[in-house]
Amino acid sequence: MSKKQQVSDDLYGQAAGAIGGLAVTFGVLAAIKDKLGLSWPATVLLTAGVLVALGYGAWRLRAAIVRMLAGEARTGTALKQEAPTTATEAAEEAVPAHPELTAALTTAGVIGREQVIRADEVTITDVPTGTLYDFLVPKGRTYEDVEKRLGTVAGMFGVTRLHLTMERSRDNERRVKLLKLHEPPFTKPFPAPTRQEIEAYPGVPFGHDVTGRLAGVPTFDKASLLVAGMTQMGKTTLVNGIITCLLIAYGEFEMYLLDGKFCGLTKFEKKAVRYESSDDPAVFENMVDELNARSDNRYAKIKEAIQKRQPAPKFTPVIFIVDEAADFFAHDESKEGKEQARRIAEKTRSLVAKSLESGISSVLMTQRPSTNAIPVMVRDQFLYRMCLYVASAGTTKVALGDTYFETVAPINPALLDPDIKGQAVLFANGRSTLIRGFNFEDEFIWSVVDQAIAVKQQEKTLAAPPKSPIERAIEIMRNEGVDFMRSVDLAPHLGITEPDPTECGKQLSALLGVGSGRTAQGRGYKLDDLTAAARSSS
Ligand SMILES: Nc1ncnc2c1ncn2[C@@H]1O[C@H](COP(=O)(O)OP(=O)(O)OP(=O)(O)O)[C@@H](O)[C@H]1O
Repeated sequence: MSKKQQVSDDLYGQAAGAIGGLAVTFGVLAAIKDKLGLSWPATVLLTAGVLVALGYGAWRLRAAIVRMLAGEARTGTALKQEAPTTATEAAEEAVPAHPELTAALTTAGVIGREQVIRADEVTITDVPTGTLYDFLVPKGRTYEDVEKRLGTVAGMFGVTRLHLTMERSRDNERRVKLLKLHEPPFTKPFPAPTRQEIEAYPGVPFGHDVTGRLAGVPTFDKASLLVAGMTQMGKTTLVNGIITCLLIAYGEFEMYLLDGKFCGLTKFEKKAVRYESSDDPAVFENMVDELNARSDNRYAKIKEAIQKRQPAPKFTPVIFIVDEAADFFAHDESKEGKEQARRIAEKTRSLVAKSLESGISSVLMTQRPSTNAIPVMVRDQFLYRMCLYVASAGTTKVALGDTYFETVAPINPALLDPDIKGQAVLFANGRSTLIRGFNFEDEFIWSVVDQAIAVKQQEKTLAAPPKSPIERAIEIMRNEGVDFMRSVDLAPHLGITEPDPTECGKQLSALLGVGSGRTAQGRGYKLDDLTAAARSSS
């Protein structure tokens, strides 16, 4: 249908409706006029008045209904809006902030001004050494926010950094376990651990932490340790404790000891593969040379295994321990002295740097942690560092590294009480722990050394591999009680029956893998040379 036609149909419809409406209206008015007996104008006016009044009444009624409905809706919305505010307030009222922790952590800048430590997420326990705070930092924060500002937090608690230790939790990054000591650390000594306690420790314990638990490093494998501290602060005692624990916890290892203080490490002489008591740099250099040769030998074996696609060879760990190392890097300002010091520093750096693969670890101690005592190129190679009491923060940096105070929660060793001996800051794997070294009874150390030797003997007897010619030569010379033996005298012991001395010497040297030396007694072998050669081949 067209639009035009629809419009004309609509007009017809509306006109018909209007005529119908007029006819009905006229009919209704005529009926009213007839019923009431009024004139036509009065009937029209009365009807119009009644209709207007009815319309007004209907409008009033509709408005009242609309108002009523709108009123109900508004009340509902208002209630809905108010409800959450009231609920939040109720929750906040029900869970108040922990005042002490919130104030301390806000002022220390650990949490924001608008944040709180919820009291229902705080547990405070009294332990024998202090007060333990176990709490959750607000959402969006982690324990690291506290750790980074531990010194400031300690200040807020009215104690020093030394009084505070913190632990992270395995269950939640937001959980912080903070221990505030009642007294300065180690005010009361802890008893030295028993053999069983050391055996049960997962790693090598170096001492007690401030709560009396054993603290140390997870492994000494592929690691090196630098121990610095001023004289009489307990370095030697601490390292004697560490060696004792190594003997108990570490299983089989070879020990090279250089006692720069002459008697600091003597208790372990019997167990050492090589023990020297000297402050002569040449002795130090000689030991470093021997160890570097062993290291090179081990590297060669590793390389060979890789080339042959064999599993990496296993080496017996070697630990080189030097008490008072600084003297060996010092020089007398002469040209030769300076050259020797430079050479020794480079060889030591190389030895420490290679410990990772060669399994030869070094422990260097120094009582002179001054700028040039241990060359920086040597110091920087140490994975573990320890610093006992030193007089200044500057000296701490010499021992622990130039950037030590920028690490997480550093502890300043200059703040340690120098009267409580053996305290040290252990800096390992980027974290600092305050410990106190063990002060074992002599009898305990002797028994540990004896037992380690006995176990070694037993193992040797049980699984004695056939001796190499060089080992047999060493044994022969030791049994004879001589430091030197002529080739012609040694050869028959090793089954060489060649009568011609030159040929005999050649065969012997080929068998041993070492050349002979000429001495006043004739051509032959020194026990020391054979021992060094035997060591460097293992
Ligand atoms: N953990 C400890 N507990 C109790 N006493 C200790 C402890 N450590 C060391 N001492 C005591 O402190 C004194 C000094 O110790 P030690 O000889 O080990 O220090 P040092 O730093 O090696 O000294 P130096 O470098 O002068 O030889 C010793 O009398 C020792 O008994």
